[in-house]
Amino acid sequence: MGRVLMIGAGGVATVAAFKIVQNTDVFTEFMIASHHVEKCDRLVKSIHDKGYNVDIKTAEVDADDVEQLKALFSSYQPDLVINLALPYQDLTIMDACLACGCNYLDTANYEPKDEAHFEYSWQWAYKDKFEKAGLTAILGCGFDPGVSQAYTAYAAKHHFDEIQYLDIVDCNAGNHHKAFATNFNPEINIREITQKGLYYKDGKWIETEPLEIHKDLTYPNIGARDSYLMHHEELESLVKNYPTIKQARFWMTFGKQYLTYLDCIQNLGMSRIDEVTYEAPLADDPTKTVKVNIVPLQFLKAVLPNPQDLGENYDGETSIGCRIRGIKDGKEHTYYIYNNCKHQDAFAETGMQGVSYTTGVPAMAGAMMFLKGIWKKPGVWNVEDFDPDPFLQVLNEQGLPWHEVFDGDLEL
Ligand SMILES: NC(=O)c1ccc[n+]([C@@H]2O[C@H](COP(=O)([O-])OP(=O)(O)OC[C@H]3O[C@@H](n4cnc5c(N)ncnc54)[C@H](O)[C@@H]3O)[C@@H](O)[C@H]2O)c1
Ligand SMILES: N[C@@H](CCCCN[C@@H](CCC(=O)O)C(=O)O)C(=O)O
Repeated sequence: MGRVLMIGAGGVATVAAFKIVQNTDVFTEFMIASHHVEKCDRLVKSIHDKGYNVDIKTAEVDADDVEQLKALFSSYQPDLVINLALPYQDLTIMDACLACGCNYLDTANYEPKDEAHFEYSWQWAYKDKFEKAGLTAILGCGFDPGVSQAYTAYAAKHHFDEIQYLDIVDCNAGNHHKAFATNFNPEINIREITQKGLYYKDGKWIETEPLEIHKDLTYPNIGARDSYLMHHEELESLVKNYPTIKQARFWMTFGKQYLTYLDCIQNLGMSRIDEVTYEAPLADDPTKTVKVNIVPLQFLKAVLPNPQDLGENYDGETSIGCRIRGIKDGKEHTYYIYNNCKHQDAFAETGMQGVSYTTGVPAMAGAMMFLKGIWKKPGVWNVEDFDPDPFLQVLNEQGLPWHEVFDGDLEL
C-alpha cells in the first residue's frame, strides 16, 4: 500500500519498526535511515532475530543536512517520511519533504538546539507550503502529544457538546532499578522537564516556576502518585481547536529520588545547553591538551544509561490519559479515557520499555492512517484535526487498548 522511510533508530523508532513489520499489508516497502547506518542494521537484525522475515533497506543520513535528506528522498521516493529522530531535525526534514514531494509525520515539535523552548509556530508556518504542494504533514503523533489529542477529539465527538476543563495526566509508575535514567532521549527529556510550567485558564496562558504546582492523583491499577504541572506542547493546539475549553493543564508524575537527582544535575550545571570550553588530553598523546567546546547536557547524555537498554529489568506500568469535564445535553459530566502499558509487555514484544512503546505504536498507527488515505489532507495538521475513531481502533488492536470512566471523580 505504501513506501515508508523512517528516520532514527532509537527507542521509539525500534518500537515503530517492530509494529511496521507486523503490518506489511499496509507498509509494503520500508527503509530505516539514521546518523549511523550500523545502528539501523542492528535494528533490522533484531527484527529478523524475532522471526519477522521482512525486507528492510537501511541508509545513513545526517538529518540536519537538507541536501543529504533530499538526495536520500529522491533516490528512495517514499510516500511518507516518519521522523523519529530528534525535534531539532523537524524543519530540515519538512524542507526536504517539500522539495521531494514526500508526506511527513513526527512525534515531537520543533525545538532550536540553542533554546529549550517548544511551540508549534515554526511548523505551523509550513501549512501553506504543504497545502500548495498537495502534501500532508501530521505533527506530534506519539502518545502525548498524539494519543492525548485523539482522546480529546474522541470525547468531543462522542461524549460532549462542550469540553470545558481538560487535564492530561501522564504517569510512569515503572521501576528500571537504576539510580537515575530518562526514558527517552536524555537531552530532550531533561530540557523538557526543567522548563517553566504553563497552563491555560480563561483565555490566558499562566506561567509557573518549573514543577512548582503538584498534587497527588490516583492512577488506575497504580494508586496515588505525586503529579507535577508542566507545559506540554499539545495544549497549544487543543485550546485553539476546542475554544470552549476554559482550563487546560498537563500533569506528569515524578518520584522523590528522580527529583533529587534532577536537582543535583541542575545545581552542578550539567543541564546547561550552552557551550563550555574544556581542556581535553589528546587521544594519541595525553601529555598534550586541546581546547574543546562541549555542551554539559550532551556530555551528561553520554554517561547516563541509554533509554534503549532499560527494558530488561523494568517492572511496573505507565498510565496516560485525559480527564475531561464538560457539558452534554445541558448537563455537566466528567469523562476519563486512558491507557495503561506494562513495561515488561513492551519489552517482550520489542526489546524496548513502555515509554518508547507508547510513543512508537501511535507513530505507526498515524502512518497507517495516512497510507490508508484516512488521514490524508494537504496541509500541516495536529492529531485532533483528524477523525479519532479509526486511529483509536488501531491502537486497541496494536497493543495500546484504552478504557473509559464516565462521571467518576476526576480529583481535579
Ligand atoms: N510524543 C510522545 O509521546 C513522545 C514521547 C517520547 C519521545 N518522543 C520523541 O521521540 C523521538 C525519539 O526519541 P528516542 O527516545 O527514540 O530518542 P533516541 O535518542 O533513542 O533516538 C533518536 C534517533 O535519532 C537519530 N538521530 C539523531 N540526530 C540525527 C541526525 N542529525 N540525523 C539522523 N539521525 C539522527 C539517532 O541516531 C537515534 O537513532 C524524540 O523526538 C522524542 O522527543 C515523543
Ligand atoms: N510520555 C512522557 C514520557 C516521560 C515520562 C516522564 N516521567 C518520569 C518519571 C521518572 C520517575 O519518577 O522515576 C520518567 O522518566 O519516566 C512524555 O511525554 O514526556
